[in-house]
Amino acid sequence: MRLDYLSIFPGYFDVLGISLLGKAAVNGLVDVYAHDLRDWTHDRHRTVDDTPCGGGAGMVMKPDPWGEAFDEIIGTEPDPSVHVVFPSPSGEPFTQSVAHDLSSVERIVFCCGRYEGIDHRVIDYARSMWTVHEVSLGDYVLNGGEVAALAITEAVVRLVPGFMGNPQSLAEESFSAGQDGLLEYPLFTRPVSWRGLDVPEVLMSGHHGRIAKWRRDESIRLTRERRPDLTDSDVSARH
Ligand SMILES: NC(=S)c1ccno1
Repeated sequence: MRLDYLSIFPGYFDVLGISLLGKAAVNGLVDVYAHDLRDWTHDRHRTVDDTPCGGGAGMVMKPDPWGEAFDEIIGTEPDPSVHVVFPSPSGEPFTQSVAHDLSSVERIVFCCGRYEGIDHRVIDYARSMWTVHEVSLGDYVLNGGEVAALAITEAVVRLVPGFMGNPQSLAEESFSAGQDGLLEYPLFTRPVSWRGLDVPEVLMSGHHGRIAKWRRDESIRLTRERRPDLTDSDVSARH
């Protein structure tokens, strides 16, 4: 998998050389390339923004640098196998399902907006050439797309076959298919008693059937309490 990041702050992506992502890069599972969008400007000030057409506060990212960067980094021919991600508060929700879909693609290009955002024609052009995902991590606004791109990267790369040491752990996580899309149950380890708080007895019983039922019941309880939006009528009926 090749990952490209287009940003006026490419240094954000230096962190990808650390921890698990660093291991993936070393193993050849993932190749990471960060690019400074200003390298595709031609004026003394390396300008990437301008005032919004129609007025309004703030500045908008000019389309020209993006187009020239696309030409050099991706190419000038349409290729739907290239996935271009625009993190944006106005995007569709980024979910574990989207992460799973992206984990099997060969190339992802992250376009990190700043200021008030990117000239919309950049996104329209990208849609005419590649497979585009305008995605949001949640209903809040960041100063740019870089932090969101890092979060999306981690969510996607950890699902790449061969990345996680124990792929079975993926099957039991929140939102995984193995959990029916429910939240993960509470986790415990030793000591059995800690500051007057004990591990639930059932988890020390060695009775696998009872343990599995406790965990399922806890997942259902937590999901109903915290994320009723995830418990559709079908799921509720099954539980
Ligand atoms: N909510 C997201 S993904 C975002 C990107 C930039 N600002 O907010």
